[in-house]
Amino acid sequence: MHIVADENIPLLDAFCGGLGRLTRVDGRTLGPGQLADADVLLVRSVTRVNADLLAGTKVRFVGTATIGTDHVDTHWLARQGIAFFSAPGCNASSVVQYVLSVLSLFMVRQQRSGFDGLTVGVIGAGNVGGALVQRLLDLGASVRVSDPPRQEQGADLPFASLDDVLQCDVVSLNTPLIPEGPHATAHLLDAARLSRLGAGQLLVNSGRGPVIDNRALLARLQAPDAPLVALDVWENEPEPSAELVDECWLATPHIAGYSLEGKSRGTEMIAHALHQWAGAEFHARLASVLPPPPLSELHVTDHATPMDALHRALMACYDPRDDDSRLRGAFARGDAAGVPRGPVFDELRKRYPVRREPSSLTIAMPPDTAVQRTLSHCGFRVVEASGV
Ligand SMILES: NC(=O)c1ccc[n+]([C@@H]2O[C@H](COP(=O)([O-])OP(=O)(O)OC[C@H]3O[C@@H](n4cnc5c(N)ncnc54)[C@H](O)[C@@H]3O)[C@@H](O)[C@H]2O)c1
Ligand SMILES: O=C(O)[C@H](O)[C@H](O)COP(=O)(O)O
Repeated sequence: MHIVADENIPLLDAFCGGLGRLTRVDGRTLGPGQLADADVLLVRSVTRVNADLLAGTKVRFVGTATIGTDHVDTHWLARQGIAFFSAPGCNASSVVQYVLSVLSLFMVRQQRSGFDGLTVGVIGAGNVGGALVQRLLDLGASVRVSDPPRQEQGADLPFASLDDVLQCDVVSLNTPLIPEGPHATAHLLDAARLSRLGAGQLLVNSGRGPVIDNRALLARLQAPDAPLVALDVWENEPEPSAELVDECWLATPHIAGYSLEGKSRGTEMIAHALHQWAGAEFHARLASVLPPPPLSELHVTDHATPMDALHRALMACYDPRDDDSRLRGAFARGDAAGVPRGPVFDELRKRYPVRREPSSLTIAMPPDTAVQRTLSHCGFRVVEASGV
């Protein structure tokens, strides 16, 4: 079996080494010529998988090690009888970690001492948004959800109209990109909806860039009383609008799902599906393949409030300002050297530093149920240690 795979899929040798010949390619520039004798194609989100890429090849299995599938023409694959697998939920906890870290920075900026009275609107409550809603409810925030498909299915969530959700202190977008149909999300936040957001609010997009009309967002951010905006995903990736990057509070290069666990889980899920499809036994397990976390212990003193402790723990694990500075610094250096922004954006993603999820951080602290509860709600492991 000849497997052609994006070079940015981690741990593929560990998971698929025994299945056949493995050829690694640049997923962004992959063309049909590189698939001439491929049986299997494994991608991430930067490869458009459609008739233009696959017609005339003998590829029979396509896997994407990502949650999003908007880069894949699944209808065409189905019509050709080509098996297709994605990795639902693989990096959901990483995206939740990103949103909670952004939210925590916002709360510090607003000098809020806790979640009481904070309203958070979540648009799209699937694997990512659903987990985010649960965390926020556990933390004591007031949550409103817009997810018409799940509402129609009768899910038990605090549903509200999109207009009500847009009035929340914080609005988090976690929908797929759906170009058309009754629940289309392309430009869901258009100029009219963006005009309802104002000063004191925070808008976070870690779903897909085109869910917000980026030109309309830029115009909104250049007008008075603009909200704060944190964008991880952009229209026209890998070349987001330079002006929009400048206007954003936090700008990151589509890395919300880039924890080591999240990316590796994506590989494990498609490798598992590929083994099943090929009738081969699957032995590798993520826990045995991942290195032990470099970050092991944080000490919380008995003076810390739950909010202080949570902020420290979140920042120790993942601080989005680091990714924001890396993006702005790399763009500035690239602009000065005449390097186009697309390769700079892709390079930041390719060379992304190792980032671990909250479950990898053990927090040693004196007995304090309120602080412990808060940290545990966010996935941290808490151990009691006297005299910290
Ligand atoms: N930034 C990143 O690194 C990153 C990482 C992972 C996923 N994502 C993106 O986040 C998206 C969501 O991930 P997920 O795991 O929660 O997906 P999911 O499929 O589990 O959930 C998506 C939810 O969106 C809802 N939805 C669909 N149309 C809607 C609409 N018009 N309005 C409101 N809600 C709507 C669905 O009903 C569903 O509950 C992915 O499709 C992907 O595009 C981004
Ligand atoms: O959909 C997803 O899973 C994420 O957007 C994913 O993290 C994208 O990363 P990429 O495939 O572009 O490396």
